[in-house]
Amino acid sequence: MSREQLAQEIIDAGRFLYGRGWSPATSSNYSTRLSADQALLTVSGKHKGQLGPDDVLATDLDGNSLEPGKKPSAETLLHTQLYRWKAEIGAVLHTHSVNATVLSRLTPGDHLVLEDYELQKAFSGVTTHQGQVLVPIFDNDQDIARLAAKVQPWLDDNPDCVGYLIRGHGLYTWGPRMSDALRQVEAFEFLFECELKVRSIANA
Ligand SMILES: CSCCC(=O)C(=O)COP(=O)(O)O
Ligand SMILES: [Zn+2]
Repeated sequence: MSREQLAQEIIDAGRFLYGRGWSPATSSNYSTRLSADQALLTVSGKHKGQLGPDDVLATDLDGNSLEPGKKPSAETLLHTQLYRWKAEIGAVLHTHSVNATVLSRLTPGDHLVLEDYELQKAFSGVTTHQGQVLVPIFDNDQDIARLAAKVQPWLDDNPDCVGYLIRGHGLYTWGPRMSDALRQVEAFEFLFECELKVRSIANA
């Protein structure tokens, strides 16, 4: 796919995710793999429902901008570490939904368990509702290099990981193509809402 097409995928993802209320205002960041050793990422601080072709830039997989004058997302390292982790990852989405934010704050400990939901099968590699999908929750940190260093051991120990939460902040998920990453955002959002409803009824 050309850079223009990959940029359009990011623009379209932003319109969709903003429209669903999962990427309000200037929150969130998105990327696609540009080549074996480069990513195309959103420029920092842009409204994600109003992205245009100039609102993306290329970086290397150490997170360095390859386009002077454009400021890469503050969370670039969280994207590039995923492209370095697995060669088959082609798109990464980070969103800031209300449900991801609230559920990550309500869940004590370092992970959330999703189990007995048919929709778990929307995640890559999951074929039954009977297993558990473990979603790690990392405490938020303004130092993204330090946060990435906490994420890396989990990825290395959990090669089937399909996404993670940052507490009080949002979701990261990914896939071979943008359509896969978008499907996983939708699945997570459905499951987060179910979890919050189940918990509120159980605690009533
Ligand atoms: C306004 S939300 C705070 C920053 C953030 O968490 C985010 O996802 C957007 O940061 P970026 O630098 O990619 O615009
Ligand atoms: Zn964020």
